[in-house]
Amino acid sequence: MRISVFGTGYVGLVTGTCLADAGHEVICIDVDAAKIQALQQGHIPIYEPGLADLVQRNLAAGRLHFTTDAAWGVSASLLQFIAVGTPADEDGSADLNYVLAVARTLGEHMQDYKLIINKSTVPVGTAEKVQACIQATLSQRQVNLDFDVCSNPEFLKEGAAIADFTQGARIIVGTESARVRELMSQCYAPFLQDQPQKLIFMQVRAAELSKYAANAMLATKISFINEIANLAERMGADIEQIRLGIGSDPRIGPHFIQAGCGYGGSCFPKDVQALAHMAEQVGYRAHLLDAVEQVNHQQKQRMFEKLQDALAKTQGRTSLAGCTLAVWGLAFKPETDDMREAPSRVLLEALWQAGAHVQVYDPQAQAECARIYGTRPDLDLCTSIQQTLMGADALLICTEWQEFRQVSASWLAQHLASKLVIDGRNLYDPLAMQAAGLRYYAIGRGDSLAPIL
Ligand SMILES: NC(=O)C1=CN([C@@H]2O[C@H](COP(=O)(O)OP(=O)(O)OC[C@H]3O[C@@H](n4cnc5c(N)ncnc54)[C@H](O)[C@@H]3O)[C@@H](O)[C@H]2O)C=CC1
Ligand SMILES: O=C(O)[C@H]1O[C@H](OP(=O)(O)OP(=O)(O)OC[C@H]2O[C@@H](n3ccc(=O)[nH]c3=O)[C@H](O)[C@@H]2O)[C@H](O)[C@@H](O)[C@@H]1O
Repeated sequence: MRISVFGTGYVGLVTGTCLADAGHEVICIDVDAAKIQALQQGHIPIYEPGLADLVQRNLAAGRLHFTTDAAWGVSASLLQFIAVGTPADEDGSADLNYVLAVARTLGEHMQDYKLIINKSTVPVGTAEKVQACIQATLSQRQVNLDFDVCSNPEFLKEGAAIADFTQGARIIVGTESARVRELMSQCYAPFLQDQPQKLIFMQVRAAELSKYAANAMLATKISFINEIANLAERMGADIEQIRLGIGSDPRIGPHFIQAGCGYGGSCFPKDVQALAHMAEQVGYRAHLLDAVEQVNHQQKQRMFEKLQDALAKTQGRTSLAGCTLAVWGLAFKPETDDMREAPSRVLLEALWQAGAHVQVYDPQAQAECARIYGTRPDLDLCTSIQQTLMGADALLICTEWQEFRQVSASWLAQHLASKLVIDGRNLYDPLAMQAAGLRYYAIGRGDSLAPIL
């Protein structure tokens, strides 16, 4: 099929590339000319395992095209995906300006029937807004054309985006039209193999809300386990044992109950807020969503609080001014260079505010850190984990990169003179750390530091 995808961010790029790889002819359109130029050369602007190879292979095969020429993108393809950003507005609601700008572009250039597929995460009722916007633009042109708008939310995770797109648990399509069902079945046929039940059709509004419900549910699981971790700390129980204990119940499951320094990324924080805002608009106070958000906000400050407490207890220091701290991990999770809403940012900013100097290392996000914070005297971007530890008063771990997991307690004890470790991702065995002479504070592991009032 001939498919156009508007937006070459994470979702647009993965969608376009995977659809091309499945044999479709795909045109990816973006308003960012520099990005398109780089993509035409096969350079991708994000770190996503496997994606660069896939882009290059499909560019070479002539099935994947990158352009700023929206008129070409609209006229050449039957299917038109919208995959542009929907950032949070100041009040937490989703900003639909980019989505509606694409709708206008579609209305301006359409010459025949098109199926418009909304892949961006958008509030319930957006498909109707897109429909109205295209209709209004067509009316201005005084043309009358048949078109459909459906909802097809995306569930990929950064770092595992290709597998999530091509082998995801389900593909949701919100539509009431038989023609749209047929076209979407053709579009996704290569990914269904012998599992046609993975393609789930439903009402447009149900599809739109499913996306927010899924992210809110996952965020709720994380805030829930973090709340239990905070209790476990005070009660002398180990959250890692509790996680195994509850995760083995199939009704609970082992996924997304890893306690840590809070969830980040471009989606959970934004989508939980947007859903709470939507609830407010229909006259409902979403107490649970508010609590999920609040627990996460608090959790992102735990590393700093633990550090303050540990330094006071172990070194008698009451101020962080003049301290040097090693920070491992900047990305909001491993296998990405994305630092949007990352717990590391809350930590870094608190450390700087307190007058500390930081020596950071991340396998992928160093450039992103430099882009966000620029050059500053209290930030050293180190080239190895070992370099961060030189003269450090403590080590703080924000992201669970494999490289950090592999470090042994004895290696750490040898290279970290201060022997103080605050682990926001529970990477190590506390007994092994203690046996190596380290003072090890993790999340929810009975260290009883810094009660939250
Ligand atoms: N990043 C992720 O992991 C996931 C994101 N989503 C949702 O997908 C949507 C897109 O997210 P990202 O790809 O992360 O966005 P992004 O913000 O990284 O990229 C959006 C792209 O759209 C382009 N754009 C803006 N206006 C345009 C226009 N009129 N025509 C063509 N291109 C235009 C921008 O230049 C940018 O390259 C959001 O609604 C997000 O919530 C859903 C699942 C996963
Ligand atoms: O809508 C979206 O954009 C996407 O949002 C998340 O994907 P992503 O943000 O890439 O990352 P996750 O792997 O879900 O992790 C999000 C955050 O939760 C944290 N997390 C995750 C799992 C866990 O058990 N504990 C935990 O603290 C991670 O460290 C990370 O900071 C969802 O997992 C995707 O299904 C969804 O499509």
